[in-house]
Amino acid sequence: MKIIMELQDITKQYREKIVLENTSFSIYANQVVALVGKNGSGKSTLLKIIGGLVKPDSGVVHKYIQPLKIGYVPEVTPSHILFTPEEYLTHMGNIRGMAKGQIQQRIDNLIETFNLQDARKTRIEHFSKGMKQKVAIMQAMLEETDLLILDEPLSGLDPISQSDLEGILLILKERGLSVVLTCHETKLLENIVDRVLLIKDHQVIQTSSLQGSVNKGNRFIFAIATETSLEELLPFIEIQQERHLNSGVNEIEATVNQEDTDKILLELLKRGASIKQLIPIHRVEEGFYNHF
Ligand SMILES: Nc1ncnc2c1ncn2[C@@H]1O[C@H](COP(=O)(O)OP(=O)(O)OP(=O)(O)O)[C@@H](O)[C@H]1O
Repeated sequence: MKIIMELQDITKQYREKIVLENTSFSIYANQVVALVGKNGSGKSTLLKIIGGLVKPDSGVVHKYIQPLKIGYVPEVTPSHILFTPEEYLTHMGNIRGMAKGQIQQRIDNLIETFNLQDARKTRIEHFSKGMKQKVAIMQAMLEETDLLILDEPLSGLDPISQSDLEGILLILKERGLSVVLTCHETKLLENIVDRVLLIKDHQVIQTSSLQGSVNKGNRFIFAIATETSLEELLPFIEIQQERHLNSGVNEIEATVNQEDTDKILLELLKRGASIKQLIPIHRVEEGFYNHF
Protein backbone atom coordinates (compact mmCIF):
# COMPACT_ATOMS: atom_id res chain seq x y z
CA MET A 1 0.00 0.00 0.00
CA LYS A 2 1.42 3.36 -1.03
CA ILE A 3 2.07 5.78 1.76
CA ILE A 4 1.37 9.44 0.95
CA MET A 5 2.02 11.15 4.26
CA GLU A 6 3.76 10.22 7.48
CA LEU A 7 3.30 12.23 10.65
CA GLN A 8 6.10 11.57 13.05
CA ASP A 9 6.20 12.46 16.76
CA ILE A 10 3.66 15.27 16.44
CA THR A 11 3.08 17.49 19.47
CA LYS A 12 0.68 20.42 19.56
CA GLN A 13 -0.50 22.52 22.45
CA TYR A 14 -2.44 25.76 22.81
CA ARG A 15 -0.94 27.67 25.73
CA GLU A 16 -0.85 25.12 28.56
CA LYS A 17 -3.39 22.83 26.91
CA ILE A 18 -1.77 19.78 25.34
CA VAL A 19 -3.80 18.52 22.39
CA LEU A 20 -1.44 16.03 20.73
CA GLU A 21 1.66 14.60 22.33
CA ASN A 22 4.40 12.85 20.45
CA THR A 23 2.07 10.90 18.23
CA SER A 24 2.81 9.23 14.90
CA PHE A 25 0.76 7.71 12.09
CA SER A 26 0.65 7.47 8.31
CA ILE A 27 -1.88 8.14 5.56
CA TYR A 28 -2.10 5.84 2.55
CA ALA A 29 -3.12 6.40 -1.04
CA ASN A 30 -6.69 5.67 -2.00
CA GLN A 31 -7.97 5.10 1.52
CA VAL A 32 -10.76 6.80 3.42
CA VAL A 33 -9.68 7.43 7.00
CA ALA A 34 -12.14 8.45 9.70
CA LEU A 35 -10.69 10.41 12.58
CA VAL A 36 -12.80 9.92 15.68
CA GLY A 37 -12.62 10.96 19.32
CA LYS A 38 -14.50 12.86 21.96
CA ASN A 39 -15.31 16.58 21.65
CA GLY A 40 -12.17 18.60 22.14
CA SER A 41 -9.87 15.60 21.67
CA GLY A 42 -8.04 17.34 18.83
CA LYS A 43 -9.63 16.07 15.61
CA SER A 44 -9.89 19.47 13.90
CA THR A 45 -6.40 20.39 15.07
CA LEU A 46 -5.01 17.21 13.56
CA LEU A 47 -6.87 17.79 10.28
CA LYS A 48 -5.33 21.26 10.10
CA ILE A 49 -1.88 19.84 10.75
CA ILE A 50 -2.41 17.27 7.96
CA GLY A 51 -3.64 20.07 5.69
CA GLY A 52 -0.66 22.27 6.53
CA LEU A 53 -2.88 25.00 8.03
CA VAL A 54 -1.50 24.59 11.56
CA LYS A 55 2.12 23.89 12.38
CA PRO A 56 2.87 21.31 15.05
CA ASP A 57 5.06 22.53 17.93
CA SER A 58 7.35 19.61 17.25
CA GLY A 59 7.45 16.59 15.00
CA VAL A 60 7.71 16.17 11.26
CA VAL A 61 5.19 15.77 8.45
CA HIS A 62 6.76 13.80 5.58
CA LYS A 63 5.02 13.97 2.21
CA TYR A 64 5.69 11.07 -0.13
CA ILE A 65 4.18 12.69 -3.24
CA GLN A 66 5.67 15.98 -4.42
CA PRO A 67 3.66 18.12 -4.63
CA LEU A 68 0.93 16.50 -2.56
CA LYS A 69 -2.23 18.33 -3.59
CA ILE A 70 -4.53 18.76 -0.62
CA GLY A 71 -8.11 20.07 -0.51
CA TYR A 72 -9.39 21.16 2.89
CA VAL A 73 -13.06 21.63 3.77
CA PRO A 74 -13.62 23.29 7.16
CA GLU A 75 -16.47 22.39 9.48
CA VAL A 76 -18.40 25.61 8.88
CA THR A 77 -19.49 26.16 5.31
CA PRO A 78 -20.34 29.69 4.14
CA SER A 79 -24.09 29.88 3.58
CA HIS A 80 -25.12 33.30 2.25
CA ILE A 81 -23.33 33.18 -1.07
CA LEU A 82 -25.15 35.28 -3.67
CA PHE A 83 -23.52 33.49 -6.63
CA THR A 84 -24.56 30.37 -8.52
CA PRO A 85 -22.14 27.42 -8.04
CA GLU A 86 -20.67 28.09 -11.47
CA GLU A 87 -20.04 31.79 -10.73
CA TYR A 88 -18.66 31.03 -7.27
CA LEU A 89 -16.29 28.32 -8.46
CA THR A 90 -15.15 30.50 -11.38
CA HIS A 91 -14.22 33.29 -8.94
CA MET A 92 -12.39 30.80 -6.74
CA GLY A 93 -10.51 29.43 -9.75
CA ASN A 94 -9.51 32.95 -10.82
CA ILE A 95 -8.28 33.79 -7.31
CA ARG A 96 -6.12 30.66 -7.42
CA GLY A 97 -4.70 31.67 -10.78
CA MET A 98 -6.09 28.71 -12.69
CA ALA A 99 -6.36 28.96 -16.50
CA LYS A 100 -9.86 29.86 -17.79
CA GLY A 101 -10.32 26.69 -19.86
CA GLN A 102 -9.14 24.55 -16.98
CA ILE A 103 -11.61 26.21 -14.58
CA GLN A 104 -14.57 25.59 -16.88
CA GLN A 105 -13.61 21.99 -17.54
CA ARG A 106 -13.14 21.29 -13.86
CA ILE A 107 -16.46 22.97 -12.91
CA ASP A 108 -18.32 20.89 -15.51
CA ASN A 109 -16.75 17.71 -14.14
CA LEU A 110 -17.46 18.58 -10.53
CA ILE A 111 -21.07 19.63 -11.17
CA GLU A 112 -21.65 16.27 -12.82
CA THR A 113 -19.87 14.25 -10.12
CA PHE A 114 -21.72 16.05 -7.36
CA ASN A 115 -25.00 15.80 -9.22
CA LEU A 116 -25.79 19.51 -9.14
CA GLN A 117 -26.76 19.90 -12.82
CA ASP A 118 -30.29 21.03 -11.97
CA ALA A 119 -29.02 23.66 -9.52
CA ARG A 120 -26.41 25.11 -11.84
CA LYS A 121 -28.26 28.41 -12.22
CA THR A 122 -29.55 28.69 -8.65
CA ARG A 123 -27.88 30.97 -6.11
CA ILE A 124 -26.03 29.08 -3.38
CA GLU A 125 -27.90 31.02 -0.65
CA HIS A 126 -31.06 29.14 -1.70
CA PHE A 127 -29.36 25.72 -1.48
CA SER A 128 -30.08 23.09 1.17
CA LYS A 129 -27.35 22.38 3.73
CA GLY A 130 -26.35 19.22 1.85
CA MET A 131 -26.00 21.14 -1.43
CA LYS A 132 -23.94 23.85 0.29
CA GLN A 133 -21.69 21.15 1.69
CA LYS A 134 -21.22 19.80 -1.83
CA VAL A 135 -20.19 23.26 -3.07
CA ALA A 136 -17.68 23.54 -0.22
CA ILE A 137 -16.13 20.21 -1.25
CA MET A 138 -16.16 21.17 -4.94
CA GLN A 139 -14.36 24.38 -4.03
CA ALA A 140 -11.66 22.41 -2.21
CA MET A 141 -11.32 20.11 -5.22
CA LEU A 142 -11.25 22.80 -7.89
CA GLU A 143 -7.64 21.95 -8.61
CA GLU A 144 -6.50 18.35 -9.00
CA THR A 145 -6.53 16.81 -5.52
CA ASP A 146 -4.65 13.83 -4.04
CA LEU A 147 -5.91 14.14 -0.48
CA LEU A 148 -9.26 15.56 0.59
CA ILE A 149 -9.68 16.65 4.20
CA LEU A 150 -13.23 17.01 5.51
CA ASP A 151 -14.11 18.33 8.96
CA GLU A 152 -17.48 16.87 9.98
CA PRO A 153 -18.84 16.61 6.42
CA LEU A 154 -22.08 14.91 7.49
CA SER A 155 -22.84 17.17 10.40
CA GLY A 156 -26.32 18.71 10.25
CA LEU A 157 -27.32 16.87 7.06
CA ASP A 158 -30.55 14.91 6.81
CA PRO A 159 -30.21 11.14 6.22
CA ILE A 160 -30.86 11.43 2.46
CA SER A 161 -28.19 14.13 2.02
CA GLN A 162 -25.81 12.09 4.18
CA SER A 163 -26.15 8.99 2.04
CA ASP A 164 -25.95 11.13 -1.12
CA LEU A 165 -22.64 12.58 0.06
CA GLU A 166 -21.44 9.16 1.15
CA GLY A 167 -22.09 7.90 -2.40
CA ILE A 168 -20.10 10.79 -3.87
CA LEU A 169 -17.17 10.12 -1.53
CA LEU A 170 -17.23 6.51 -2.66
CA ILE A 171 -17.02 7.62 -6.32
CA LEU A 172 -14.10 9.93 -5.47
CA LYS A 173 -12.34 7.09 -3.69
CA GLU A 174 -12.85 4.81 -6.69
CA ARG A 175 -11.15 7.49 -8.78
CA GLY A 176 -8.07 7.24 -6.56
CA LEU A 177 -8.56 10.05 -4.04
CA SER A 178 -7.45 9.69 -0.40
CA VAL A 179 -9.82 11.14 2.18
CA VAL A 180 -9.36 11.98 5.85
CA LEU A 181 -12.51 13.05 7.63
CA THR A 182 -13.91 13.51 11.09
CA CYS A 183 -17.36 12.33 11.94
CA HIS A 184 -19.71 11.62 14.76
CA GLU A 185 -22.29 9.76 12.70
CA THR A 186 -19.93 6.82 12.48
CA LYS A 187 -22.41 4.14 11.47
CA LEU A 188 -23.22 6.06 8.30
CA LEU A 189 -19.67 5.81 7.07
CA GLU A 190 -19.33 2.06 7.41
CA ASN A 191 -19.60 1.61 3.65
CA ILE A 192 -16.73 3.88 2.74
CA VAL A 193 -14.26 4.04 5.62
CA ASP A 194 -11.17 1.83 5.29
CA ARG A 195 -9.43 2.80 8.47
CA VAL A 196 -10.32 4.47 11.74
CA LEU A 197 -7.92 6.56 13.76
CA LEU A 198 -8.99 7.36 17.28
CA ILE A 199 -7.60 10.31 19.23
CA LYS A 200 -7.41 9.44 22.89
CA ASP A 201 -5.18 10.84 25.63
CA HIS A 202 -3.37 13.09 23.09
CA GLN A 203 -2.45 10.04 20.98
CA VAL A 204 -3.62 8.76 17.61
CA ILE A 205 -4.55 5.13 18.02
CA GLN A 206 -4.94 2.94 14.97
CA THR A 207 -7.95 0.70 14.87
CA SER A 208 -8.61 -2.10 12.45
CA SER A 209 -10.44 -1.62 9.19
CA LEU A 210 -14.19 -1.23 9.39
CA GLN A 211 -14.64 -3.55 6.46
CA GLY A 212 -11.81 -5.84 7.43
CA SER A 213 -12.14 -9.42 8.46
CA VAL A 214 -12.56 -10.43 12.04
CA ASN A 215 -9.19 -11.11 13.57
CA LYS A 216 -8.24 -14.43 15.01
CA GLY A 217 -5.51 -13.04 17.20
CA ASN A 218 -4.60 -9.48 18.10
CA ARG A 219 -3.16 -7.23 15.45
CA PHE A 220 -0.02 -5.33 16.21
CA ILE A 221 2.23 -2.93 14.43
CA PHE A 222 5.87 -3.73 15.04
CA ALA A 223 7.98 -0.69 14.23
CA ILE A 224 11.55 -1.88 13.87
CA ALA A 225 14.82 -0.67 12.46
CA THR A 226 16.79 -3.42 10.79
CA GLU A 227 19.21 -4.08 7.98
CA THR A 228 17.87 -7.59 7.39
CA SER A 229 14.99 -8.27 5.03
CA LEU A 230 11.71 -8.64 6.85
CA GLU A 231 10.89 -12.07 5.42
CA GLU A 232 14.23 -13.29 6.70
CA LEU A 233 13.71 -11.64 10.03
CA LEU A 234 10.15 -12.77 10.61
CA PRO A 235 9.65 -16.10 8.82
CA PHE A 236 7.32 -17.24 11.58
CA ILE A 237 4.58 -14.62 11.33
CA GLU A 238 2.26 -13.66 8.56
CA ILE A 239 2.89 -10.05 7.59
CA GLN A 240 -0.31 -8.31 6.52
CA GLN A 241 1.23 -4.97 5.65
CA GLU A 242 4.72 -3.63 5.44
CA ARG A 243 5.71 0.02 5.29
CA HIS A 244 9.11 1.57 4.92
CA LEU A 245 9.17 4.99 6.54
CA ASN A 246 11.50 7.89 5.83
CA SER A 247 12.73 7.70 9.38
CA GLY A 248 14.43 4.39 8.49
CA VAL A 249 11.87 2.43 10.45
CA ASN A 250 9.95 -0.48 8.98
CA GLU A 251 6.39 -0.86 10.15
CA ILE A 252 5.01 -4.35 10.01
CA GLU A 253 1.35 -5.07 10.62
CA ALA A 254 0.62 -8.62 11.68
CA THR A 255 -1.94 -10.68 13.51
CA VAL A 256 -0.40 -12.59 16.38
CA ASN A 257 -1.72 -14.10 19.57
CA GLN A 258 -1.22 -11.77 22.50
CA GLU A 259 0.70 -14.44 24.40
CA ASP A 260 3.16 -14.78 21.48
CA THR A 261 4.15 -11.12 21.31
CA ASP A 262 6.95 -11.39 23.92
CA LYS A 263 8.38 -14.40 22.09
CA ILE A 264 8.30 -12.53 18.79
CA LEU A 265 9.93 -9.44 20.28
CA LEU A 266 12.66 -11.61 21.76
CA GLU A 267 13.24 -13.28 18.39
CA LEU A 268 13.45 -9.88 16.72
CA LEU A 269 16.03 -8.67 19.23
CA LYS A 270 18.04 -11.87 18.80
CA ARG A 271 18.13 -11.25 15.05
CA GLY A 272 19.58 -7.80 15.55
CA ALA A 273 16.44 -5.67 15.09
CA SER A 274 15.95 -2.56 17.14
CA ILE A 275 12.32 -2.27 18.21
CA LYS A 276 11.04 1.28 18.07
CA GLN A 277 7.41 0.76 18.96
CA LEU A 278 4.75 -1.90 19.43
CA ILE A 279 1.30 -0.55 18.68
CA PRO A 280 -1.77 -2.69 19.35
CA ILE A 281 -4.46 -2.16 16.74
CA HIS A 282 -7.72 -1.95 18.60
CA ARG A 283 -10.63 -3.88 17.32
CA VAL A 284 -13.38 -1.84 15.72
CA GLU A 285 -15.85 -2.54 18.50
CA GLU A 286 -13.43 -1.38 21.18
CA GLY A 287 -11.68 1.36 19.36
CA PHE A 288 -14.45 2.91 17.38
CA TYR A 289 -18.03 2.57 18.47
CA ASN A 290 -17.45 2.41 22.22
CA HIS A 291 -16.04 5.88 22.25
CA PHE A 292 -19.39 7.49 21.49
N1 LIG B 1 -6.80 28.19 18.08
C1 LIG B 1 -6.95 27.65 19.30
N2 LIG B 1 -6.53 28.32 20.40
C2 LIG B 1 -6.66 27.78 21.62
N3 LIG B 1 -7.19 26.56 21.87
C3 LIG B 1 -7.64 25.85 20.82
C4 LIG B 1 -7.54 26.35 19.48
N4 LIG B 1 -8.04 25.42 18.64
C5 LIG B 1 -8.44 24.39 19.41
N5 LIG B 1 -8.19 24.65 20.71
C6 LIG B 1 -8.46 23.74 21.83
O1 LIG B 1 -7.80 22.51 21.56
C7 LIG B 1 -8.62 21.39 21.92
C8 LIG B 1 -8.85 20.53 20.69
O2 LIG B 1 -9.68 21.25 19.80
P1 LIG B 1 -10.20 20.62 18.43
O3 LIG B 1 -11.12 21.62 17.82
O4 LIG B 1 -9.03 20.18 17.63
O5 LIG B 1 -11.00 19.34 18.95
P2 LIG B 1 -12.09 18.46 18.21
O6 LIG B 1 -11.82 17.05 18.59
O7 LIG B 1 -12.13 18.78 16.76
O8 LIG B 1 -13.43 18.95 18.91
P3 LIG B 1 -14.95 18.86 18.41
O9 LIG B 1 -15.32 17.40 18.28
O10 LIG B 1 -15.71 19.53 19.51
O11 LIG B 1 -15.04 19.60 17.10
C9 LIG B 1 -9.89 21.98 22.51
O12 LIG B 1 -9.75 22.01 23.91
C10 LIG B 1 -9.94 23.39 21.95
O13 LIG B 1 -10.60 24.25 22.84
